[in-house]
Amino acid sequence: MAISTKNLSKKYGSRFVLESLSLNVEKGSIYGFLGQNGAGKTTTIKLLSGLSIPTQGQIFVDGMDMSSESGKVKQVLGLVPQDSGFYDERTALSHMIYYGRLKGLSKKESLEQSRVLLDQVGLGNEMFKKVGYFSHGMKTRLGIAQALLNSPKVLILDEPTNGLDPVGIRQIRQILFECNNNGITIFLSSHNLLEIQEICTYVGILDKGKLIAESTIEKIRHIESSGVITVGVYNLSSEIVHLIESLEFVIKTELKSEHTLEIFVNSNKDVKPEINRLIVESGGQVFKLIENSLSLEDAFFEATGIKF
Ligand SMILES: Nc1ncnc2c1ncn2[C@@H]1O[C@H](COP(=O)(O)OP(=O)(O)OP(=O)(O)O)[C@@H](O)[C@H]1O
Repeated sequence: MAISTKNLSKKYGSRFVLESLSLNVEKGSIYGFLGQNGAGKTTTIKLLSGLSIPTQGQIFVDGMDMSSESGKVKQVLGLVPQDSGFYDERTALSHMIYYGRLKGLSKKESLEQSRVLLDQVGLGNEMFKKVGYFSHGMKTRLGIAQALLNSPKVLILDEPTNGLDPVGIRQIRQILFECNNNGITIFLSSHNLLEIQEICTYVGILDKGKLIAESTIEKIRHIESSGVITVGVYNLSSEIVHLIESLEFVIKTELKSEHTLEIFVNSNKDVKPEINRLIVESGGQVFKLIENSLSLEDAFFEATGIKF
């Protein structure tokens, strides 16, 4: 595992903001850490990157225990916080050299790596510009370049696409894919479900400080149901609805209009023919039968009862 935690908890005052978090981030994955504002994402990231100490529990990064080997752990981690705190008056290159030196690189190594990384994040032509003139997206890309100094194995990013326009989001996504192709495991937090769906291979869902689901993106879509089938029936009756609800793979139904019923199903096989047959045998006249797989947003709602 690139990162794993065991019963990780954090208390502020008398309140637990994280409770018994047991995360598993596989090497080589792009892991999306999904949760609403205040769910505890930033708190988790601070713990994983050694900026905060857990109240209880353990953190392992690349097999090393954070509590006893935090120095070594920090060598293999790159962190992109929500606010990188760059100085407006300094150039991108001088920031990079400064951080490179902090990470233990020589002046020469720092300069060499900085040039390569600034190119990699599309800031090669802006390296002598003061950061005060940078857009939000450029600052985020500089934050990523800074985190990539000294070749980390794991890159942790706190809401990297928050507040960016679509072009900025695409640029960050490209950079992250490239890093991942180069073997870096990526852990990023977000409250943007679509973003997670676009980028990540794994997702962990955090709700009020608790991990309520962790799986591949594909499996998460099947937390509660594998799909929703919309049927249109001219003479839809309560008997037909009851019969449908009694099918073992049906989780629930929702009446959308006098003639339209949504059926939430949990099954890996195609259940449309069975639903169709049941309705027809009960005297129903079907005029529509459509299946959509659930979006991550729907799956999240099904799992938590929360709507974004
Ligand atoms: N230093 C602190 N002292 C007390 N409470 C804190 C502290 N830091 C965070 N909290 C509380 O812990 C909870 C989780 O906060 P956190 O910033 O981790 O959430 P988040 O999921 O990152 O939210 P956001 O998306 O808004 O950044 C919140 O209720 C917050 O008010």
